[in-house]
Amino acid sequence: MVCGVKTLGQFIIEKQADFPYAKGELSRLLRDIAIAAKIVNREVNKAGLVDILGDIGTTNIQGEEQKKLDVYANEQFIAALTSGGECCIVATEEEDDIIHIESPVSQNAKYIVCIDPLDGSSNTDVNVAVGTIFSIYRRKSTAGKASIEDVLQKGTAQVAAGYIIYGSSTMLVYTTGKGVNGFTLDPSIGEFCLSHPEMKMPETGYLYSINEGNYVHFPEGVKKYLKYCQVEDDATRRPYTSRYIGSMVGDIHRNLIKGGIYIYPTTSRSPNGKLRLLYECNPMALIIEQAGGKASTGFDRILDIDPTELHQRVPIFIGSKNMVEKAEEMMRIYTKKSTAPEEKLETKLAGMGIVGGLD
Ligand SMILES: O=P(O)(O)OC[C@H]1O[C@](O)(COP(=O)(O)O)[C@@H](O)[C@@H]1O
Ligand SMILES: [Mg+2]
Ligand SMILES: [Mg+2]
Repeated sequence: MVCGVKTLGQFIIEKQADFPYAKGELSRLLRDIAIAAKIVNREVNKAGLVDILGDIGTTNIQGEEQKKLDVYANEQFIAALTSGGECCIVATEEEDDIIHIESPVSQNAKYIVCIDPLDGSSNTDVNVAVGTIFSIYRRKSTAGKASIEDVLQKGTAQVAAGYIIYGSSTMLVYTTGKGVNGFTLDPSIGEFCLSHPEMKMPETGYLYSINEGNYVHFPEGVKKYLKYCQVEDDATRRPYTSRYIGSMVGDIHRNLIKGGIYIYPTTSRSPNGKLRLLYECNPMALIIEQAGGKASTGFDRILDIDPTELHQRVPIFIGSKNMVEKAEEMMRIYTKKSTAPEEKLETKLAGMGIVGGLD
């Protein structure tokens, strides 16, 4: 190994000193996640060579078609967390209910892991970056079997969060609430090596990422913000550039490095938004805040949301602080904050005498 290269393992052990009472459980948990990430990376990389692309013919709890790689990644992370013995519950996007890790070692384990094993999985068939997103909490209960109550905690309670991006190179980016660090997998030695120390997000960026195909279904505040992004203004370097991969990990990773905003708002068809609070929004929000950015629902801080259910969805505006604040301003002015679902487009059109919607 080249002298001076710091591996993820070395870094984690060094950082344990930031937590004087730490016994090494969190460090081992992060190591377990990194091991599963390498296994998933190997499979993602040879996806075209083996029979692992495409749909598996089943759907997950959210009614989404599962890809073979979704199922594979889910199994690998659960297996690594089970054999590591440092967490008592895994909550995954791919399973209906929480999974109790039943092993003599893990019964007293104090950590909970929430995971999106493969994010952006619709991109696997077309060789576009996908990812894994994870979030770690300390269980609240002090004795007995941990329960769903231990999982449903605010994002502010996260002990650590991170993502792996399987892109043109594979990176693991994580935070334990003391800044954000990124590690690139060196395939020749099979190690994640520190490549992006103390990552900081530009306060203002020039990229906006949103699925504009849903435009007609967006709240008025989002439409007005998009107009703002597209108007010419030399002083603020507008119009901004539009970039959308369709993998939350890929889109946010790019914006973290270059500066930008990622929005997945409510729509008249998905009144709660699409992305999941526990597996996608909370971990990404912690990372982005730790890098100096901001994450909100358009009105409120993501990390302050009290979760009520495992697979809860929320709208998200996340990225460079000044951009998120501008989008929030548009939301405040043009969209009424409401807990009630917005009127569906079909209902509005029916009210105008147009039956069958625009599809
Ligand atoms: O295709 P859409 O509606 O733009 O949605 C894209 C979003 O959905 C997701 O793919 C959902 O993630 P999963 O693949 O884990 O279900 C995000 O990664 C992405 O940002
Ligand atoms: Mg996802
Ligand atoms: Mg997923």
